Amino acid sequence: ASPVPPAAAHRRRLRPSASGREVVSQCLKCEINQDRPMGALRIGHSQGNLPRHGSKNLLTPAAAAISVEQVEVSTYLPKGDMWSVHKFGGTCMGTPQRIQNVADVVLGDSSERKLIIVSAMSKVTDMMYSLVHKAQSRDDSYTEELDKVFEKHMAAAKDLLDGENLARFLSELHSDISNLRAMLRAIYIAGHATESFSEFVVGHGELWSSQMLSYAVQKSGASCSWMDTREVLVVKPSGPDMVDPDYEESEKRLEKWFSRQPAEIIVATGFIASTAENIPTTLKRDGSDFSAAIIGSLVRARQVTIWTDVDGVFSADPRKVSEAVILSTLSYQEAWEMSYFGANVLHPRTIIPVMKDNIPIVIRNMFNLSAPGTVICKQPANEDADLDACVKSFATIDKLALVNVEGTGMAGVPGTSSAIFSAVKEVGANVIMISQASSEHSICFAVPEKEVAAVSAALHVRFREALAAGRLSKVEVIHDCSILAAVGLRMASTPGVSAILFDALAKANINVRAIAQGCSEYNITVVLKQEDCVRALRAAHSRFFLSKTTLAIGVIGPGLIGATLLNQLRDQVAILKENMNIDVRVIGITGASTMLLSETGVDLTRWKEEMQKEAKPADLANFVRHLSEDHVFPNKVLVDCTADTNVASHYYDWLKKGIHVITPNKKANSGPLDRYLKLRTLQRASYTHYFYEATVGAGLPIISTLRGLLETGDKILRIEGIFSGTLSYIFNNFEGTRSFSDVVAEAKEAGYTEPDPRDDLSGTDVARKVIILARESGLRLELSDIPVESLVPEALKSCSSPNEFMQKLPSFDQDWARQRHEAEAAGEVLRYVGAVDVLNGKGRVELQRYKRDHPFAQLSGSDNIIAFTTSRYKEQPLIVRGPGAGAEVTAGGVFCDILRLASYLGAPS
Ligand SMILES: NC(=O)c1ccc[n+]([C@@H]2O[C@H](COP(=O)([O-])OP(=O)(O)OC[C@H]3O[C@@H](n4cnc5c(N)ncnc54)[C@H](O)[C@@H]3O)[C@@H](O)[C@H]2O)c1
Ligand SMILES: N[C@@H](CCO)C(=O)O
Ligand code: NA
Repeated sequence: ASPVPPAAAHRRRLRPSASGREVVSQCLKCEINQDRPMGALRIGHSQGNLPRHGSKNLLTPAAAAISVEQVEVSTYLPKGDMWSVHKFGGTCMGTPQRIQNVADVVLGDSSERKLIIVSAMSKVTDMMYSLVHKAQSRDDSYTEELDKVFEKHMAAAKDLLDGENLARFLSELHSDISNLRAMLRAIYIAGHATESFSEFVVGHGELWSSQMLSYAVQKSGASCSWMDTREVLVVKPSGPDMVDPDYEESEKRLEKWFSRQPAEIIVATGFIASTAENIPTTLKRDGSDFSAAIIGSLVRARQVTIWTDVDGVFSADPRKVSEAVILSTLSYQEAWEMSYFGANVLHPRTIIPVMKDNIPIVIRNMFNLSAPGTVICKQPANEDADLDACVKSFATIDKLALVNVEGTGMAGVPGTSSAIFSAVKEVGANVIMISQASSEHSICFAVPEKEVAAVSAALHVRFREALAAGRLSKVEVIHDCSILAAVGLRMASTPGVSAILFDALAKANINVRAIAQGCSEYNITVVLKQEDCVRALRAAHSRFFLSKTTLAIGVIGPGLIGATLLNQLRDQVAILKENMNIDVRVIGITGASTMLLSETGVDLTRWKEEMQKEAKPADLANFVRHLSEDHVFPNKVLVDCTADTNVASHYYDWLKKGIHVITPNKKANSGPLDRYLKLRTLQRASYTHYFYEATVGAGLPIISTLRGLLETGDKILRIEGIFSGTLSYIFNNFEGTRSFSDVVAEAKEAGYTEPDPRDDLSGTDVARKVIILARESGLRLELSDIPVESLVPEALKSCSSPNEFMQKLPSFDQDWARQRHEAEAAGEVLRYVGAVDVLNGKGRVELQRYKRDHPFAQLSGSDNIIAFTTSRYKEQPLIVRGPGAGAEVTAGGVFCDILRLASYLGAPS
């Protein structure tokens, strides 16, 4: 058995429970609470004339009353997990409807006991301060302003409450207002308000808002009482505009208060408190958060929830970093560090009361109840040991200057830094960071820009002799600096974090002027030029926070396929991010004449409008630079949706720059052989990817099938098929009902043809596909090595535009009708086919006739059919068949390549 602790340390409180049927015993030291049926109470440890640990006592309410003589007598305030504390800020209490929403949230919390702290309705505290200000400066418009305050609350109450509660509230409001009127009148006459007068006045906003809320909660029938925290919270001034809570006295008063009104829900005023002498005062800045934290600690609450109008604490200022994310957890220290850097987190002193009892604070959005918010607690548990997760947030401070004091006379001379900083102190400057190298030849520190002139002057005076004698070589000021700070508790125990940070800064070409890291390692601070600051912030933030499969995409050629792709992306990006952690950002779109550039990603729901509104003259070199010089996104991709040979000629350079290339454009792979080989050699030697599935059979898996066969060691013997969606469509539909030229126009209309339909009819497009597959299979062929039977009449080859060609085509309809007839008479159909004879190293493209029962004769629409005959697929070829042209399927094939890239880069499958 454990030794029994000294008597004095253990006190027990006994009292009949609320129902009167049980007796409750609590050991004040061990905080053991017991609610037990009468007659079988096992009391916690105690000593002296009290029962010892574990001994049985027969207790009745009467016995409990008797034992009051034996133990410390106290009214009973339960403490611990049954309590949940909520604080609602001014915006949450802004309108009657919002106050009702607050009441609903309170009632929706299933905790056994709830303590609700509220701020004044939004703007009211400012109005109250202005009343005091006006009265003491003898501006008698304070009376009208007081009327406005009255009307605002009366209107809100009438909206929210009814019956007796409304009447009660209004009568209290009336009496408060008339008291205030008298007090303000006194201030007006005196032309002066003492601090306690003005504190008394300004605290009324909380009195009214909390009363309204408490009545609104009561409306539902819940047991709820209202607490004026001036009766409970006792504070003492601890500095200008600062107070310290007196926990012991406050706890006593809270217990006393509770014994009188032990409701399950208590709605209390935030912000206000009183001194030990019972003079009303306030908790000053961020007072209501502080109230909630103090009360949370007094009742040892399970949790304190601070309700506000943001989803939680961001990883960086979202106005500067659009990729900033809401942090799910933060340690107390991290929250501290971040609030120092002006992040909109809790005031550090708010954290102190709850920290000692490890009570978590949760920041939640009243206007987005589905957001889980940010939990601020001890060391957040169950975080993976991911290096990147060590840094919780980034913050910056602008408008700083760096002061550098340098000279050999500093090394090994005690007192130099003391002399420097006492000079700084004399001019009242605030030192924001300090850094000194261990050689001691220089010491540098950052101060606000507006204070640096005075600091520099003071240092020159202080070190005049040392400077003259050369012991100090200079006191130098570097203007226009900023601080970038990385905050994270686990940086301390994780090697490599600073390496990642500095690597990100180096890649963004940012020069670091000074560095500081405290031994606590909660924070790494770097000083840089202010002009680099946002870029540095974004580069560092993205390095730690962006998914590794974030793709920054530049789309070239928003024509039929490009536009369709952009629309498919628009509909799918959110889903990809949610389900696969793939973050796709289109950061540029360029057509032939204009281009649109974006830092963070074009809004794909309105890319066309943006393209019209924001676009600049197109310039491919600048477009590519925009992508390659971005330092935020880890992966860059150019998607070429043109049919342009010139665009295709740049792939080599882009891949060399580390930009991945994805395209449905056949020009690169079917262009000059030496260029093609050079491109593929580069690609194979690098980790930059080049995908072009849509160049053959559009979205059909032709290239990937062929690769799969080759890479697993199969031998390709022959590839043959119908490779042109356009020509497939034309011959599938040229059945004697419409003229040849009409069917061609239909194919163009349906989006199957190349921008110039002659590329299809001439067989060139099919020849390109044959070449692409031949080269993929290892043949070294040029386009000119492929004999092609052109369907473009000799006379139309010289037409200057696709339109002219389409206009003249009907004059050849007769010829086509005759050919079709002849085939039909023989029980055959016309089909335009391409073939790669791998064994003999040859390819061909020609118009052929097939029997009606041949698989090639069975196609419909724009179907392609491709048959691979290989050593493994010898008896029966492997056949891929389906629509091989058209906007949706082609763009889908390009999209597929984008996702293939993401999975190569490590996206989950
Ligand atoms: N249509 C299909 O079914 C299909 C199937 C597979 C592959 N493809 C290929 O897709 C590509 C696009 O075809 P499309 O039908 O969308 O053509 P399109 O003419 O509708 O679109 C091409 C776009 O690229 C733009 N462009 C041309 N040169 C440019 C340059 N240098 N810089 C920037 N923009 C430029 C044009 O202005 C146009 O907007 C072609 O290479 C084609 O072979 C199309
Ligand atoms: N014009 C091409 C588009 C697909 O590359 C065709 O008809 O097949
Ligand atoms: Na394909």
